[in-house]
Amino acid sequence: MTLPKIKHVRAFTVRGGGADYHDQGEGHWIDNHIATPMSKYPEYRQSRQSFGINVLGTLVVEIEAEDGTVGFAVTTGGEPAAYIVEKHLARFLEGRAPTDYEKIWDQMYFSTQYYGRKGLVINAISGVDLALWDLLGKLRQEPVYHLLGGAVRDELIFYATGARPDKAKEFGFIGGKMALHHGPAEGVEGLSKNIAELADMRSKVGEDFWLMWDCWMALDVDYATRLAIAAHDLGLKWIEEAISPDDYWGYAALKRNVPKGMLVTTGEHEATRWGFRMLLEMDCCDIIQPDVGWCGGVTELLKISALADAHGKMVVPHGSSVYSYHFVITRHNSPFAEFLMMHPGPTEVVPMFHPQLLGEPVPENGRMKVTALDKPGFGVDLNPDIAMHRPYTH
Ligand SMILES: C[C@H](O)[C@H](O)CC(=O)C(=O)O
Ligand SMILES: [Mg+2]
Repeated sequence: MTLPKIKHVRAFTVRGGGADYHDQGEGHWIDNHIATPMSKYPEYRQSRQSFGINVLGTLVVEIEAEDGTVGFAVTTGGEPAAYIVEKHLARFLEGRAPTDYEKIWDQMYFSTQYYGRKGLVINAISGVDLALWDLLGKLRQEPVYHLLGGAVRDELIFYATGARPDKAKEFGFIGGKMALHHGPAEGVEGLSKNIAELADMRSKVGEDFWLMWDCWMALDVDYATRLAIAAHDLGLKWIEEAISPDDYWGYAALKRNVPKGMLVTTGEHEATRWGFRMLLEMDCCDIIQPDVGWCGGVTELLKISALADAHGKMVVPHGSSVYSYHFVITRHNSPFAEFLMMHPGPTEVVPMFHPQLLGEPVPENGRMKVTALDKPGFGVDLNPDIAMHRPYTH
């Protein structure tokens, strides 16, 4: 069957939550004194928005085929990513067959390599790649997970990220990952507060519920090691993104230092097969956590995942909503998924990219049946009530 060619690529920006999940209003758990690499500056300690964590906003990429079918995707990247999509990447898609995603990815990556490789440019490439897979699914009237090889199990199981693992347990999740609140600049007192918070949560959730810490690149190897040792008796399952994503040597050291049985995880700010190859070959972690909207999209994630499989490592994507769900259900080495709790409390389960998508499935009792994904493409629509802005055209 010959599919219609790609006619047009468009990029928009959107504000307010959604794919840029740090772009939340006041009082949200995700911006409440969370340890970051900027916490060494007291003026940026209380709020991540104060140093600009939400400065980019959401990027929406639309790809229209000649028959009028539109595929779309959302990721983080906002206006600068919209510029890259419209002025640079669109040329590699328009007039091409939507089945040519390998060649399109290769051309997007190597044409931007001199200013890209990681970060914003790869977010933009990821957005285009995901919109292309959405278009392919819509043209073939199949869910993306069918195009990726089909489901290897009949449901997804989730852990929840948020400030209330006790609530996550009530909601049926398999574990709860909390943001670490105090970084090295808050000294021994901060470290004791971190441990006290973990102890408090352990007393609420009982012995067997998974508890994890997300350290959002805030620590150094020494602090992370001391924290891990102190948290071991409280059953911390994993310590996540403890140090800078550029410090592969530090991760390798941390993995050697943590108590036996505790896992080291990282990778949400890593990109492409080459970045993940460093993490895997240097034995930096136990689980890699690519964000599907930031690592290069699904086309690249398939390569990253195969590499991880060959190294005997799990791939549990960071956030990524439907883009993660359609991938995780197809891989044996992705046995569970993350659910980011985007309710401000978080005391309710709301869709991860709320309010930007319509039809975005949510776990029920911490699980999601594969049938929840049985719609063409990624199975979601853009919420027409959200104002979209197209800052550039080509
Ligand atoms: C809670 C973390 O600081 C971050 O906002 C989300 C994240 O890294 C994760 O879900 O993983
Ligand atoms: Mg994380």
